[in-house]
Amino acid sequence: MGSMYRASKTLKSSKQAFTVFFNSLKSNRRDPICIGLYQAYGFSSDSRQSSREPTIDLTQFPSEKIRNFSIIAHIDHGKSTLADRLMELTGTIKKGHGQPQYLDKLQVERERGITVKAQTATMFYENKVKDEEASGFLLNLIDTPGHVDFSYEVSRSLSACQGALLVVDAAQGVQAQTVANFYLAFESNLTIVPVINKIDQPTADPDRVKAQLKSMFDLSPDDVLLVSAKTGLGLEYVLPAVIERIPPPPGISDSPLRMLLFDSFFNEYKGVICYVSVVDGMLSKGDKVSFAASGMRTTKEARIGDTIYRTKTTVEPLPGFKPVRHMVFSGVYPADGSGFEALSHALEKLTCNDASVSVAKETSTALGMGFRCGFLGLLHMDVFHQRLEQEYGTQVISTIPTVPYTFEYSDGSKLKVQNPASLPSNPKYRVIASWEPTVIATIILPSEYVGAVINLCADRRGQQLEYTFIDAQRVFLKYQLPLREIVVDFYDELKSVTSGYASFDYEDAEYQTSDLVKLDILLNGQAVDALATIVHKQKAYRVGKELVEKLKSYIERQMFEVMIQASIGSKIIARDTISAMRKNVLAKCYGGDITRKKKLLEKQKEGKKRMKRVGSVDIPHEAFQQILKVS
Ligand SMILES: Nc1nc2c(ncn2[C@@H]2O[C@H](COP(=O)(O)OP(=O)(O)OP(=O)(O)O)[C@@H](O)[C@H]2O)c(=O)[nH]1
Repeated sequence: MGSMYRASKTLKSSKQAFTVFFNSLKSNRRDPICIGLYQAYGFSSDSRQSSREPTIDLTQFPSEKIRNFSIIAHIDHGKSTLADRLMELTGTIKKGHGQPQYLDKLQVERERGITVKAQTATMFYENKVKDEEASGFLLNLIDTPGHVDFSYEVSRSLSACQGALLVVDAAQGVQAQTVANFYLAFESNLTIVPVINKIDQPTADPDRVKAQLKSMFDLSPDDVLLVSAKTGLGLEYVLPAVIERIPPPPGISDSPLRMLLFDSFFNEYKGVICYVSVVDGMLSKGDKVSFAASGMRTTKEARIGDTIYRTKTTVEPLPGFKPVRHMVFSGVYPADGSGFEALSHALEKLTCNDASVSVAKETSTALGMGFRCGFLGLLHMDVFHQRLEQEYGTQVISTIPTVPYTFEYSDGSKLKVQNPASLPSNPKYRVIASWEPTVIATIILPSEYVGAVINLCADRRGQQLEYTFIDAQRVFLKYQLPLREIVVDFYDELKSVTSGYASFDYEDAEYQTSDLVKLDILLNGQAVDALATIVHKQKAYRVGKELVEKLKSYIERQMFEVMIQASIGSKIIARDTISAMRKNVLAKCYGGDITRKKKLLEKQKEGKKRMKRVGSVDIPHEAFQQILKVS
């Protein structure tokens, strides 16, 4: 049995998709666990930290007065803006609070204009049906990310809901993530309320979108709500539809307490804050609870999907979540070498808020001690690095991302490879087979671009599975593609050959055999483990040549000649050299201004900290980042 925690708030109604504070029973615990009632009250930039007392007594809401729902959509179709309007409408946030996309709280979300974390808000709403007396409802809303890399966030959020608003842009119509999110919600047995948004746009064509929703998902045109989250048009019908169409939570209040831990984050002042969904039973202030799967002694053990129950009762644990399948692996190393401990702490805290990242220690001769992390995609990896830097001040160097491969040798042994450096360059036994992961990709695009996209998929070793017309102008394509071919720049290429009009989504599929080789990069004859990569044999020469060229452009001239080579086993397939020269940072510094000279030398010293020395060659931080783009 795990450690016990005591509830500091009362939650009566069952299956509430929000949270309650627990106080750790031992006050001197280093990592207290806090299960926090999140209210979108207060108008601070991060209302989670203000943790104000709710102004309404939650216990007055029986199950039938509660609705738990998510907002799901393709990227940029207006989920966060709609969430803003609903929160304003219910008085949860002030109108014109000055910060659009209120629930996009992370700096990375504001800078990139995308949602990467699902966010929860609780709203109170007085529903008035014709002449009947108004009746109060408690609505728990979860705003979810749109990008394919974050669909794990969506599926977890849906587990705490009974319904979803499926938002579709009135001009763009159904896109790839609309399809993916519809099926996630449908397979979770949620009630789907279709909402066509952005009807204020001059190019809006709601009738065409209604027809698409009917033909693709069998959603009746009569059930579709037409709104503009920007102007507020039609918004008054959204919450009544939520109340009328989405069923109340089905939990049994007098059963033993079971709560599902569906999200968590680390708060500097309170420790780990867990988001729970009360599936069955009732929780009262002062109740003691335990965690089924983990002992919960450290932040690492706030395990998403765990069941929380009343201490000393016996309950069947909830099914939890499907394990995450990591698509991309990359080494993460402290940029200044000395920061391993700091990086370790930052990773622990950040993975508490992003449980979909896997972390394992590894060592590189070039980069020292670091971690091998598994991500759901390249954007996910990028966002994770940015969050490490912005939220924890940790600068990292990441190695070339790789997908997980399997190799079989002539002695019958098999090797699973998440780090190309761990694959022997000159193995004792011959490789007799190798396998790579594939995905099933869905692409929706205007018909005039079909030819270009078919060529692109053929170049990426894709196999066509489906080609259908959604309506007169739009085509739906399905391809099986090697994961490796899509993780780096496929989406950029797709956007460029379709002038930005294609949308793309994928789900993982089985492994397939493939002719793979390890490509080593050598500096003055010494292999740099952090730059090793695994590529398809046909592409090895092209990639090798590009990597050598890229490295040459990033490594500054040194006091001696630097030879850069790319090799497969002992065969060199590309090479170049950087001639010797000492970089004189004072070269442009005419005259004798000593303070300016000192400043320049200081700056050079600072820059050196972010260099990695491989043998005798300094490789700047930026070179590692740029090389990602080639491979
Ligand atoms: N014209 C118009 N623009 C809108 C409307 N709703 C949202 N937008 C704009 O569409 C863009 C995307 O809106 P968001 O709310 O961030 O979309 P999202 O679906 O949350 O995006 P992700 O979280 O990144 O998937 C923003 O520039 C909004 O201002 C609308 O009803 N009309």
